Amino acid sequence: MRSLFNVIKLMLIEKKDIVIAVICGFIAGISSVGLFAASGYLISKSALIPPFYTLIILTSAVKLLGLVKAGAKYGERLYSHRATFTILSNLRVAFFEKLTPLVPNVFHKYRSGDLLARVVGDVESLQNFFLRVFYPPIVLLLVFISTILFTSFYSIQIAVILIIGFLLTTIIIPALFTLRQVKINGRVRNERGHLSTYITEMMFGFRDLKLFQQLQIKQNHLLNQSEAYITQQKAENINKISSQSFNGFITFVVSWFVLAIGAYLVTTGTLEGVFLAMLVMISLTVFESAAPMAVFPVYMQESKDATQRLYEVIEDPDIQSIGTQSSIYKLADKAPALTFKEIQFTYQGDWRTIITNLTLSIPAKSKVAIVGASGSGKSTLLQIILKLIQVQKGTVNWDAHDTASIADEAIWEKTKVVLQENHFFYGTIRENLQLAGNDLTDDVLKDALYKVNLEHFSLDQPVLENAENLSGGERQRLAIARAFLKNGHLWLLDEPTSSLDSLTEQTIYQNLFEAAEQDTLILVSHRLQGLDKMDTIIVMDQGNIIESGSYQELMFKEGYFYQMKMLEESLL
Ligand SMILES: Nc1ncnc2c1ncn2[C@@H]1O[C@H](COP(=O)(O)OP(=O)(O)OP(=O)(O)O)[C@@H](O)[C@H]1O
Repeated sequence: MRSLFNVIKLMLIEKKDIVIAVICGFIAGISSVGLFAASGYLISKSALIPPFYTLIILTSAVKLLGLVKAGAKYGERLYSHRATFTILSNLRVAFFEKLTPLVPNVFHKYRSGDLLARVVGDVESLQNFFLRVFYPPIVLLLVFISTILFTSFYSIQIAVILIIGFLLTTIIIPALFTLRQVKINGRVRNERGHLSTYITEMMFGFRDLKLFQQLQIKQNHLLNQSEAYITQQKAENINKISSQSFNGFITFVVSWFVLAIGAYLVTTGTLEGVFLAMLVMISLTVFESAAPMAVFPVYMQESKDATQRLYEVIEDPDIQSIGTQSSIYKLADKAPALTFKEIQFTYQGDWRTIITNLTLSIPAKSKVAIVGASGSGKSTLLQIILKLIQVQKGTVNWDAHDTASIADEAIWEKTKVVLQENHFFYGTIRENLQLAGNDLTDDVLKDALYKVNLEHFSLDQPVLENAENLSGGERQRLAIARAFLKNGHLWLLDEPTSSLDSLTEQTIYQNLFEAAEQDTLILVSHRLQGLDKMDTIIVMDQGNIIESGSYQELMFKEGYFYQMKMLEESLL
């Protein structure tokens, strides 16, 4: 329920449109009741052959009320829908603002398909919260109170029947259907989450599934999941229609009661016969406004579940950032020195300590290579520098500042990064390079392509989703070109040339070192060739540094690095 209050708070930003929608809704409802009441009275009165002007007044009132009703209904629709779309957009923005700082932690717990279902489906379903849950009861209450007061002026008994009908159609019957709806809604949402998870996973892994000949099995899972979702959707709709039909039935029963009691009151002389048709018409019309209440519980429950699922992610204590308040938003425009002091890191939900008590100092402008066995924590160390993950113990300093007090964006602004996996967007080479800066000219972009031996690429060349149309080596070179274009004086390169042939690798490294001459550079590499150019080589094993020094020092020491180098040379 607390999540729903958060949504209401966001909704109230649009209070002007909400108030206008409520006023228009009330005018439309009350003029509809007035229109039918006047028609009923006109029919009865005509039978008594009244003076001509009475008929003119009544007919004009009917016409006027008809016009007012149409105008007010239009106003209600216009303002309520305008409010709804603005509320949805506010909601999306608020949700994204809270979700983005939780990336990548959020993926440790939630699968991308499930997140997509929440971001798209759950936010979308909240359009019904305002349109069918929040404001219709306010309009309904206002219309009913006015109508019952008007009716009680003619007959208290009929006013009491209307009150009973009101309680039945707006509270008792919807409450009964709500009980069923609670269970069904939870199931619909879960099945939808599972279905989109299956679909996204299948799309991502389509090629592998084909190669491993597992596509049919996964397809069958998907079809079963789709069936399960459809079954729950059917149950949901049956409950919705049953609630509407039952409510409609009750409103007719109430109108029959009004007619029967009214007729009785006419025979006893308590009610003038000329008002009977008017009261029956009032009863038939006023319950029209109660019709939305039949679907109220469905949408109320749906909204509660949707907000709960949305806020469950962004308020999940397991994935909250544990960072301290940032006080530094801008870093100096120079090569930084990095210092790690007794840092310790464990991935969320993992029992292994990945980085153990690591202490390291990287002077400004130095060129450092990190080598070591696969899984020894090299990439994890780069992620710690980038504040994509945060150490549980120890400190990481950027010059004299603890990175915990530096805003993430300030660090990203000053780093040039090539990760093992780099994402490319659907578009052109130009658009993907301009990720490094929108104002980069074509000449600058072409120069970057030249430095990574991709001068034969045209900037308008298309890039498909996930750069499917580029080879592994081309993707790596494009990522390096992007790093060339980006501002910053700290290079973080995680096996940037692992898919390249030695000749291309050599040329690119030459250009890289030239460009990074005045910068700090950290290179994670499995290949040990060319490391003699580095100032320091750090050898990692099981989350700690087991050796460090210059190339000559390590070779002289004949330790772990020396063994690795000898092994590599024997394989060449
Ligand atoms: N997101 C994650 N969640 C949990 N564990 C992870 C995650 N990423 C990496 N690990 C684990 O952390 C350990 C260190 O991984 P890391 O990627 O830092 O190693 P690495 O030295 O860069 O390996 P490689 O040379 O193969 O790239 C590995 O055992 C890996 O399984």
